[in-house]
Amino acid sequence: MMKSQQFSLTDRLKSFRHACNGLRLLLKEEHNARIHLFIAISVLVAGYIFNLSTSEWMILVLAIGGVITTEIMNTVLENISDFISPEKHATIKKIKDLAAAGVLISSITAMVVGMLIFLPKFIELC
Ligand SMILES: Nc1ncnc2c1ncn2[C@@H]1O[C@H](COP(=O)(O)OP(=O)(O)OP(=O)(O)O)[C@@H](O)[C@H]1O
Repeated sequence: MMKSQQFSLTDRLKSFRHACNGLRLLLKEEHNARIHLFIAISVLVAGYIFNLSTSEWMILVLAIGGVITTEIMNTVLENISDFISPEKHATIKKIKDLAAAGVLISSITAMVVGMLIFLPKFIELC
């Protein structure tokens, strides 16, 4: 839809509300997203307990943001796919599998980042 070129704070707030609604839908409809959120919160608590450095926090937050973002993109593609082709189709399978691969890669990346940050600290505790 064509929009007016003028900056409008109300429109920006509306966009923000829509994005928040997207997050609400994600947590309501996607069980994997709930699991990822639970893991993210646990890791953030662990980061607080282990008193991470600023650079460790930066990498960790980027890794968590990456997982949540790919999870959202995966959900977007699943919804578009189901809308345009509710019946089985080889191309839809390819699209959904590729989107799921994106989540897998970002999750593995975050896991490796988490291990690199926390494993030495755990070993130090032992
Ligand atoms: N319309 C379709 N045509 C062909 N294959 C499909 C179709 N829908 C789903 N699939 C296959 O089933 C898999 C699971 O798809 P589905 O839409 O159920 O995702 P999901 O199980 O809800 O994924 P997640 O739980 O990870 O969000 C896809 O990755 C794809 O391989």
